[in-house]
Amino acid sequence: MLPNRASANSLSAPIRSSGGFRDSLDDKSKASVVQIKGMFSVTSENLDHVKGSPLRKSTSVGDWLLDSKQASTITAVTKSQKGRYHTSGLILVFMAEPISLPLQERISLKSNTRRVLSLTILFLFFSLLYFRICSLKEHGVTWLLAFLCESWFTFLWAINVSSNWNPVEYKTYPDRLLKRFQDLPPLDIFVTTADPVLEPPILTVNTVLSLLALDYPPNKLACYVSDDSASPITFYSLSESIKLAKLWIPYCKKYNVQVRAPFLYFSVHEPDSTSHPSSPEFVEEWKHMKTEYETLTKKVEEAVQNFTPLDLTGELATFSNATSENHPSIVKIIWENKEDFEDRVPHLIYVSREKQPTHPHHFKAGAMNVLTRVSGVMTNAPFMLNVDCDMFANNPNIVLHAMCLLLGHEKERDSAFVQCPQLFYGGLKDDPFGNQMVVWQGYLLHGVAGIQGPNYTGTGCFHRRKSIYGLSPDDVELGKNVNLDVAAKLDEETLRARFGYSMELTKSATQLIYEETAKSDFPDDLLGTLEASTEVANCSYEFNTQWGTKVGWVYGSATEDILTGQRIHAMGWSTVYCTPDPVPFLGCAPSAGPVIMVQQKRWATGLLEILFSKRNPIVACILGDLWFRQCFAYLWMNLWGLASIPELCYSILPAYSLLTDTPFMPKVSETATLVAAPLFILYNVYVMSEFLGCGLSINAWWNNRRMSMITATTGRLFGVLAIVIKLAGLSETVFEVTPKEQNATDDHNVDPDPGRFTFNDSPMFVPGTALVMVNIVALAMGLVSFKSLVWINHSGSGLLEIMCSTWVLVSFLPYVKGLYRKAIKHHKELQRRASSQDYGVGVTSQLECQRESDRIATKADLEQSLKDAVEHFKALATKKIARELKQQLEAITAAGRLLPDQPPATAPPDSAVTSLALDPEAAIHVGVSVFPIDVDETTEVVEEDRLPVEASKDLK
Ligand SMILES: O=c1ccn([C@@H]2O[C@H](COP(=O)(O)OP(=O)(O)O[C@H]3O[C@H](CO)[C@@H](O)[C@H](O)[C@H]3O)[C@@H](O)[C@H]2O)c(=O)[nH]1
Ligand SMILES: [Mn+2]
Repeated sequence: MLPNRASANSLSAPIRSSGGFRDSLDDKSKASVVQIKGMFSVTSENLDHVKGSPLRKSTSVGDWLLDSKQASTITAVTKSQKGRYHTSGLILVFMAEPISLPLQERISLKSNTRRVLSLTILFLFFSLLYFRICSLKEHGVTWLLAFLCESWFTFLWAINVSSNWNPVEYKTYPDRLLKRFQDLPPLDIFVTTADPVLEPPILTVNTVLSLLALDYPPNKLACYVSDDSASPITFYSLSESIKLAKLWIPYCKKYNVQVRAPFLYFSVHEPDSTSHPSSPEFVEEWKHMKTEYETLTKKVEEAVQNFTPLDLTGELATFSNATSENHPSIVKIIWENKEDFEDRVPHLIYVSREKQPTHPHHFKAGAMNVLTRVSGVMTNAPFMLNVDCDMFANNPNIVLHAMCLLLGHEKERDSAFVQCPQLFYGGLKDDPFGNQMVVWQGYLLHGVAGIQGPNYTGTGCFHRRKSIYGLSPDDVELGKNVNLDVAAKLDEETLRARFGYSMELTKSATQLIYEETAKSDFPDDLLGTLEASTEVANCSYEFNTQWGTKVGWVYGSATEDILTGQRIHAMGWSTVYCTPDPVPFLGCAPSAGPVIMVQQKRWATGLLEILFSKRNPIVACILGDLWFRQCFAYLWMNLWGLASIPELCYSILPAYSLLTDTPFMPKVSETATLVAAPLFILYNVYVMSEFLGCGLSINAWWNNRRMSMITATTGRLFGVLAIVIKLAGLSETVFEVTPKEQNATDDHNVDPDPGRFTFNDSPMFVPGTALVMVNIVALAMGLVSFKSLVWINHSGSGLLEIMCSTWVLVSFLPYVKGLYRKAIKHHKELQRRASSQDYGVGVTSQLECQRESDRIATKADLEQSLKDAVEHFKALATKKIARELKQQLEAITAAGRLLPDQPPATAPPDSAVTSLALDPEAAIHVGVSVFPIDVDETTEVVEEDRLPVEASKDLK
C-alpha cells in the first residue's frame, strides 16, 4: 500500500493538518486523543520525533509521508477558534484505508419539492397556451404574438426541467489518490493572454504564480503561457516572475498558504495571524515576501508604462520587429525544472504563435491548438489544464481533486474532461450587472452533470489529451490493445493527416494514443525540443490537417469552448463537474454596461454560430453520440441569444397593448388569470429559490432578472444581428477581448457607485432606450384612462397590461437612471462648449459655420479662420490645452507637408491649407479629426497620433 502524504517541505512550521483535508478531522476533535489523517508539516523541534515515527520524507512528492499501517498518539491537540488544529507534540495518525476505496463519489442532489414545483410551472405554461389557443379567434395580433412568445418560453422551460431533473455533485478523496498513486501523472497547464492593455501582465503573472505553486509534485507540472500579442512586456514580466516563484512556492508550501495569487494574499496590511501561528519568523517572512512581490509589481508596472523602456536586445531581441498581427513563432523556455531540490519550480514556457495578417488565427481556439501542439512536443502530459489569464488558482489542492475524477472512474470514457466552475473574485455586491453566473453554475451545470456531464466553459478545465486529439472512447479502448511498433508504422499516414507533418508531434501523439505516456525520464530536455515546438506554432502548420475540425479546439465559433465540449460529448465521452471547497479558480468579472454588452454579444453570436452550422447539437445527437437530454441542454444554451427576440417582443406587448387598446392578457375577472397569475408568481419563486439556494440575496435575484431583460435589448439582440450579417456573408465575427482589471479588495473607493449602468454611443443601446420611451408613454396613457379600463366592461387593455408595463419599466430602472445621467452629462457638456471652454469646439464650429454659408472659397479665408482659432486658443489656454494645441497645430502643418508629394490635380502644390481651401469637405474633416468634439464618457479628448495619418488620407 502506498503511504499517506504529508505536505510542506520545510522543517520550521509547527505540526498541523493542511486545510485541504480538514474535513476528515471534524467530528473527532473532542477526544483528548484524536485521529488525524492527511497532510502534515513538521517543525524543527519535532524532527526528532519524526525520526522514530512512521513519517518519512518522500522522494517523489518532496513532502512528509506516513506509513499508513502505523499510528502514534499525541495529546494536547487544540482547536483554534477558526477550526484549525495545533499540537505541540507529534501527530497521531489516521486509520488505514483499503486501496479499493473509490477516489470519487457521485452524490445525487435531486429534490422532490423542486421537481414538483418545476412540473407545476410546466403545467401552468401549457394551460396558458391552451387558453390562448381557445380564444385566439376572438383576439387580435397581440394575442397571437403573446401565444408565440409563451410557446417559446414553454419550450425553454421544458428543456430546463429536463436538464435539471437529476442534478449531481462529486465528492473527491485526494488522500486516497495519494495512497493509490505513488507516481502521479504529469499535467500541462495552459494560460492564454491576448492583449497587454486589456489584460494587464500583472494579472497573468499572478495567475501563473498561483499555478506554479499548486500542491502537486513540481516535476509533474509544466506551465505554458500563450501570448497572442507577442508582447515583450508580457515575456519580461513572466521572466521576472520566475525569480519570485523561487521564493513564493516554498513559502506557500511551508505555511500552507491557501490563496496563492500574491496580489490577493498581500491585499491585507498585516499577516493573518489566525491562519498561521504568528511566530516572529512567519511575520518576518511574510514581510519579506510582500516586499519581493511589490518589487516585482513595480518592475512590471514600469515596463507597462514604459518608464523603463525595454531594451529589445538579448532575450528580447526576438520581439524587436514583432507586431501583434505579424511576427514569427516565438517559443521561449523561461524556466526549466531540472529537478533541483532547492528550486522546486515547475517548467515555465512562453509561446507566441506565428501571426500573419492574411492568415486566419481563430482567436482563442487557435491559441489553444498551438499550446496543445507545443506541449505535445515538449512534455506531452496526458492531462491538460487550461485557464484564462485572469483565472488564478484559489484551491492549492485542485489538481489532486481533478485527478480523483480523471483517474477515479472505472473507464476513461466517463471523464473526458473535468470542468470547474468559473467564478469571480471582488464581485460587486448583489451582482448588479447580473454577470457573475453563480446560479447558472450552481444549478444548470450540476443538472447537466447528471446527464452526460457539464459543458466546457473555456477555463478551469482539465482535459484528457486523448479526447482533445479527437479519439473516441472506443478508439481509446482499441489503442490499449495495439502493439506500439506495429501501430506507429501502420498509422503514419493517418497520423500525419491528422496531426500535421511534425515527426516529433506524431511520435508524441503515438505514444499518447498507444499508452506509452508514463515517461519515466520526465522532465525532458526541453531545450532539445525547441526547434520542433517552434515549428508546430507556425500559422501554416495546420494546412491539410484536422486541427480545428476533428482535433483540438474547434474553429468556427466565438464560443469555441461550447463547440469543443460538444464535439467531445458527441464522440461518446462523458464529463465531470468538480466543485471542491474552496472554489478552485477565481477570475475577474467585467463591470460597466458597455463592456458586458460586448461580452454578451460575443457569447450570443458564438452560440448561434453553432446552432446555424452543421455542428449543431441536433445533428450531433442524430449522427453522433450526443445524448438526447444533453442535446436539449446544449440547445438551451445555443438559443440564449435568440431568446432575446421573444423576450423583447414580450416586453413591448404591454405598451403596444395599452397604446392600441387591444388586450394581450386575460381580464382580471376571467378564469385564465388564475393560470397567468400563479404562473408568474411560481416561476419567480422558483428562480428566486435558486438564488437563495446558492447563498445569494433576493436583491441579486432581482438584479439578474432585470439584467437579463436589459441584455435582451442590447448585447444578446446585437449578437443575433451579427449572426444575420454573417449568414448574409457581409462580415465575419470577431473575438473582442474583455478588458480585465485587478481589484483585490471589496472597497470600490474610486467609484462611489460601481454598480451603476453606464452607456457609450454604441447603437446597442438604441432598442432599450426606445423600449423605455414607448413604455413610459404607454403607461402614462394607460393610467389616464385607468378608471374606465377597470370599471367598465372594457374589451381593450386593462389592469394587467398596466401592471406588465410597470414591471418592464421597473426592470429597466438602472437603465433609465443611466440614461438620465448621460443626458445630464451631455447637457453640461453642451453648456461647457457653449461658453467656449473647449478648445476643440472653436475650430470645428467655425469650420461648420463656414460650410453652412459656403464661405470657404479662398486660401486666405481658411488661413484667416485658422489664425482666428489659434488666437482664440491662446486666449483660453491652460497649460495642458496649450501643449496639446501646439501638437495639433504641428500636426496640421505636418499634414500639409505631405501634400507636395501627392497634390490633388487642381490644387497648387505648396500647402495643405491651400488644398483645404479648395475642398471644404476635407477641411471640415481635418477640423473634426484635429479637434474631436464628440466626447463620450470613456474617450479622451485628444488622440494625438491620429491626425497626420487621417488628415493625409483624406487629403489624397
Ligand atoms: O485571440 C484571442 C482572443 C482571446 N484569447 C484569450 O481567451 C481568453 C478569454 O477571453 P475573454 O476576453 O476573457 O473572454 P470571456 O468572455 O471572459 O471568456 C469566456 O468566454 C470565452 C468564449 O467566448 C471562453 O473562451 C473563455 O474561456 C470564457 O472565460 C483570454 O485569456 C484571452 O486572452 C486569446 O488567447 N486569443
Ligand atoms: Mn474572461
